Amino acid sequence: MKLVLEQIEKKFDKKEVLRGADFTFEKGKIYGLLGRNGAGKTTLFNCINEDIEIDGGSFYIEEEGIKRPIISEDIGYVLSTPVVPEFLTGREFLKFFIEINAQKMKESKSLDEYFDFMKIEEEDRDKLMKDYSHGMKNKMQMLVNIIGSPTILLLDEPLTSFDVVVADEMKKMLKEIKKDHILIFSTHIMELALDLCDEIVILNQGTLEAIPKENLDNEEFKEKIIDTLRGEEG
Ligand SMILES: Nc1ncnc2c1ncn2[C@@H]1O[C@H](COP(=O)(O)OP(=O)(O)OP(=O)(O)O)[C@@H](O)[C@H]1O
Repeated sequence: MKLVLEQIEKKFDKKEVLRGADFTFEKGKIYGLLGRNGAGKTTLFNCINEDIEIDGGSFYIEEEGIKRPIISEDIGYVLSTPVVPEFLTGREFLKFFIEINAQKMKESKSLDEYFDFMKIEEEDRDKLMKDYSHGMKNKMQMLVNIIGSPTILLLDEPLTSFDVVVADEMKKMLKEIKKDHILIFSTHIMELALDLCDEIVILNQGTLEAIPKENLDNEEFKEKIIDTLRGEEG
């Protein structure tokens, strides 16, 4: 299964953010989307999630040679700033979400199994989410986005608010689930991108470019990425 982007264009007034972005993302890989501040990473995610309309181009899912449009059930989108209903407890939120998504869920686990999977402590599960830390809200947002098992998982700087232990757990979790998803995440943390991702994709001047990893050690690869990102200034 693939997510194909063809010549995506998006501008805000006169500012052309995406200028013919072309890329094919495949299931089973973690893609690290890198770009300078304001390069358009969130805009690209918002386009794929159809929160905003594209001005040109197209995108679709291709499965065994058959193309089809993306539907909302295909996408899980974890925002960099988590948005959760703060008046609910973690358990109420998860229960509500499981109920409304029951039909499309591929496996059913108990609520506590989900909390265990996401390493949310027992003592926190029945607290109101208004008292959750940023990282805990982020975990809840990640959890409700992955339990529906969406084809495409868009993660906008998802690990930035996690402490090192949780970030490590989340990395392991993403590696565990990657075989069933097209996983794209944006980050400014180079080490994270190098460590976690199978491919690095750079958003540069409104277009997407893969940086092949072969035959480069981490330091050389890092230099290459920075050079490519610097290219925007030229
Ligand atoms: N709704 C909007 N209206 C007008 N301009 C917008 C809108 N959304 C984004 N932009 C502009 O589009 C450009 C790309 O922004 P975007 O947030 O996609 O970048 P980014 O790569 O995610 O940045 P960062 O790494 O800093 O989070 C910026 O110049 C931003 O000001």
